[in-house]
Amino acid sequence: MNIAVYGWGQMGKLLCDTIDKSKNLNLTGIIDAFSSGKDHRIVETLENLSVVPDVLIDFSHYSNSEKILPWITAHNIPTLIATTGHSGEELEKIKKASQVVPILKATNTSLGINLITELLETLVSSLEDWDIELIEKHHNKKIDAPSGTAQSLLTKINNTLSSKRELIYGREGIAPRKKEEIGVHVVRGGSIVGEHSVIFAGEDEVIEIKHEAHSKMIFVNGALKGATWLYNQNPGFYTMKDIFN
Ligand SMILES: NC(=O)C1=CN([C@@H]2O[C@H](COP(=O)(O)OP(=O)(O)OC[C@H]3O[C@@H](n4cnc5c(N)ncnc54)[C@H](OP(=O)(O)O)[C@@H]3O)[C@@H](O)[C@H]2O)C=CC1
Ligand SMILES: O=C(O)C1=N[C@H](C(=O)O)C[C@H](O)C1
Repeated sequence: MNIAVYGWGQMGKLLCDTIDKSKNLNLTGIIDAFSSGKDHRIVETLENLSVVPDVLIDFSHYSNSEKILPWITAHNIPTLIATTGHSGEELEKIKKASQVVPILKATNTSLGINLITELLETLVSSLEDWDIELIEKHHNKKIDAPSGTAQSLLTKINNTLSSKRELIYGREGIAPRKKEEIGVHVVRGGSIVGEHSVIFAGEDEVIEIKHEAHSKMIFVNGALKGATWLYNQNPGFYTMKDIFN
């Protein structure tokens, strides 16, 4: 399978190295406007690719979706969008494009996070009246907050609750906690790969569901699994749930 990778940052480089080491996958192009000359396969724009790939994987910057969507729909290229930070409006555009081309939109490609997401449905249904708080921690180079994963977990929680709760980002000052809220807390520092905790606090008991990423390889492995799966799909909007289930 021929793959092109958009973005040659921390994730993009690791993904490219992994594809290069694979027997079945072939890296035919890298798109990064800021890294020309650093690898002979890097081109500045999608239009400059010498080989049209079977699949595109995007680990660049959310703003590039604007350039990616017209190109993948014109060339019918199944695409994994793994970037985070999209606005609601940008997500709608991605969904619209998925009517004509298969798109896998994944805020987190690791197996563990995707298992937790499913587990949350059971926990939230059984603990409707407990307080819920979310904490996420990432490295100091991450630009978006809360993380895409945190937002996906919060959406899952709110969609499972019988009535949606308000998201309160951090707390300061004097105000009692309301029942109808979910506290969301963001930590940025050092080289933390990624941690997500959902805390359910009841009367005299607490359940904490925590996922720790210890290496970015978990995202690379999940992304390649997802991209391989996506290659054979019909147009549609897919998530990692479709791959891991
Ligand atoms: N779905 C998942 O499982 C995961 C998703 N991610 C997401 O993937 C994305 C990339 O992560 P990561 O590799 O750590 O980030 P990096 O900042 O290391 O890499 C981003 C890459 O995109 C390039 N880029 C292209 N256009 C832009 C632009 N307009 N502004 C800034 N950079 C641009 C950067 O260029 P330059 O090097 O010149 O800055 C860089 O090569 C993020 O959105 C992150 O949240 C990350 C890990 C897992
Ligand atoms: O930027 C990162 O590093 C990560 N981003 C994704 C997110 O925003 O959830 C996934 C992972 O947590 C690492």
